[in-house]
Amino acid sequence: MISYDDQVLVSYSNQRWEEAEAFSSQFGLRLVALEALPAKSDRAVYLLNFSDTRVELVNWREQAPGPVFVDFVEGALAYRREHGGGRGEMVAKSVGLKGEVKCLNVLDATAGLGRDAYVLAALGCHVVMYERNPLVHALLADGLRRALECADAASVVSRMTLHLGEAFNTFPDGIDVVYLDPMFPERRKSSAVKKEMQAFKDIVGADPDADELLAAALRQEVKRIVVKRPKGAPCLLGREPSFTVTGKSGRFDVYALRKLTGG
Ligand SMILES: C[S@@+](CC[C@H](N)C(=O)[O-])C[C@H]1O[C@@H](n2cnc3c(N)ncnc32)[C@H](O)[C@@H]1O
Repeated sequence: MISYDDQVLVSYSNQRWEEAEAFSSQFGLRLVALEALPAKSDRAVYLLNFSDTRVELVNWREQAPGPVFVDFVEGALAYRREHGGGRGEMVAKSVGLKGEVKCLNVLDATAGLGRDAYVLAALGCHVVMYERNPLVHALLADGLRRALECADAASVVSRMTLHLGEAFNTFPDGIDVVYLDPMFPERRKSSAVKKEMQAFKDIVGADPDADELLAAALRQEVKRIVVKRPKGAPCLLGREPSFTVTGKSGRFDVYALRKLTGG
């Protein structure tokens, strides 16, 4: 993992100085104008760049891969919204979207870049998301903000609410399903997710407290808990799920605790 003291810089275009300045002072990060970046001999590795159009995470050491940013309007997620597998998607099956169960209240306690949450919201779920890493939170918050400017994506993100912080400090009322997708050290890379995965490994690390997250979820009065795991990874807490939905690269461990009745 990188050091936040000297390996992450916050940069900005002139128009976004105020936001970048507020972010850097809130989290104690170095702030630099894009035109005034330090020499490459500096220890900086990543830039969280507030450009005119988006917030992006740039690996400043390596020219490729390109920046990481959240895009709900074009690209893979927009395609998935329009042509995806709908309720046949593994994540949808795992949370229990089938038959009369159409609209669930989901707590995504490990929001990341919001891909899974977006798929669920596109299928009608209301998703409350928690993300504790401030850089990841900034990327996702910016993606949600931009999505509000596109009618198709706006109708989906209006069902998504994002909070910065630990998921279980305040547990929201009325949650049907808790969804967990913690980082896993051995997680395999596919070329499509490679740059995000590398950046996540560097800036987030391995979520070593994932067992505690499942333990906290099990103490809540929820109907179902779903844990996304890579192929071959042990179950969290060593606890066998009620059933598993398995795909090519990973699986969803489903703890079915009470009957689902979402409208
Ligand atoms: C593998 S990523 C999740 C990817 C996400 N499912 C997606 O579709 O983009 C895991 C994320 O969960 C966050 N996280 C892990 N434990 C958390 C906790 N207890 N509270 C809030 N966020 C947490 C990490 O900071 C990381 O960004």
